[in-house]
Amino acid sequence: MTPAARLAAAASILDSIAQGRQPAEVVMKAWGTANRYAGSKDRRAIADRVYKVIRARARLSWIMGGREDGRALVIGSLHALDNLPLEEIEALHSGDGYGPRPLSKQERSRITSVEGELPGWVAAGLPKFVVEDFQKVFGDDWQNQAHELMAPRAPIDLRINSLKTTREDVEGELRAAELSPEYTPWSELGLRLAAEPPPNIQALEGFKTGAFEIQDEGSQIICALVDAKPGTTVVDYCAGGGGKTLGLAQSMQGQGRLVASDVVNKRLENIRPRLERAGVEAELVLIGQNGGGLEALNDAADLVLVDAPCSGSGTWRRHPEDAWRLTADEVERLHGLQTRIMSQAAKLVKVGGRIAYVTCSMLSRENEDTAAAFEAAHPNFKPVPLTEDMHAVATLAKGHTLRMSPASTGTDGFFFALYERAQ
Ligand SMILES: C[S@@+](CC[C@H](N)C(=O)[O-])C[C@H]1O[C@@H](n2cnc3c(N)ncnc32)[C@H](O)[C@@H]1O
Repeated sequence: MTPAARLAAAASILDSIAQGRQPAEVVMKAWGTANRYAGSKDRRAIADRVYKVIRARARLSWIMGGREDGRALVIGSLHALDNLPLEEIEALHSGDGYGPRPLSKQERSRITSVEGELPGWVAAGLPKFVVEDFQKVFGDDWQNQAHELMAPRAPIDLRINSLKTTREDVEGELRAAELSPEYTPWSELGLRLAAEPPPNIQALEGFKTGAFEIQDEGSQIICALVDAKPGTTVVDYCAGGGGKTLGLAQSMQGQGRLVASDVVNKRLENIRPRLERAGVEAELVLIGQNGGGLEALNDAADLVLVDAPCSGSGTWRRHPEDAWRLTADEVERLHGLQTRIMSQAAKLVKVGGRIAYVTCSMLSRENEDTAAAFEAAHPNFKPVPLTEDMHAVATLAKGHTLRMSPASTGTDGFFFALYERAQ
């Protein structure tokens, strides 16, 4: 493909991403399958352009006079990110072959006029309502938080299965496969790999035999903080794909009762092979939207983990396209859902038992506000202060709550709050 044809392809992929809900990666794969003539170098160059544009979308749209279509964003990126002079951008837009059509007068004038000072949210590359929240939550550190959240090439973390192996053994296996793992700074079970070149984790023997799983260090820390004890009754209320279920099972060392529930059966089914690989067990229970299906466990659980459905804004460094799909209304809806789920899940906790509230969100409406709503409605649940003897990360806690983020812990963004039922 010519460089110009690659630009045209990137523009059309950006339009498809904007119009749908699928991850950028999936849209790009589908494009590759439908356009077999594109070689691996072409696909790589197109993907680089697409991600570059997505991460700088706010600024590029601003430069292009508010236009959000793929063509305008690509033109903006050649000007503002690649610093190409006008003649080169025009040469790439000659309209020949499969390249994009020539620049319009308006497009030309957008990239030749002075950029001027960008509003904070444009420079940060995040929606305005998100930046307003960041300013409130992080104060002077908000730009650093925003920058790290949208920075490319997030590492790949592995959680080793301490029931089967040691971190040193897995490290050896990874080095033998010519990878360069590092120990994660917070989690004793974690190994970190660079995102580039992408390691083929699933092909490794240790993955197939359950010696390790892919899991962000933030999730590993959460599993350590809740400290599921062997011999107890534990409910992973929003189990999803089971990442945390596996972590909890590992802490429980095969002793006690572990229940993983979710409202989506397909997600629960995906946990089964993961449990088998890891050599651990859990009861999988499909529940209704109102929590129906777990009544037998009312007042019975020592620990309930609520890893609530959320905006996923803590993972935007991995899925920057999602930043532009989120609306303030959706965040409001999620806050309501999270508050309801917490009330349902709290019924399962026995007196003296604990409930943990977790999101992978960076937004206060889904984090502190939901925690506050739970506290107001459930005065019999007392906040449990997070202390260093629970985990070193507690130095960053505010009382019973903890925020993690790419900027502060080098993990994805997470919120954690812990409560104990007093009566
Ligand atoms: C953040 S994901 C869980 C991720 C999972 N714990 C992990 O570590 O891989 C949230 C999950 O909550 C589930 N969910 C949505 N509404 C729910 C409800 N009313 N009750 C319980 N789970 C719900 C979703 O299906 C989704 O799987």
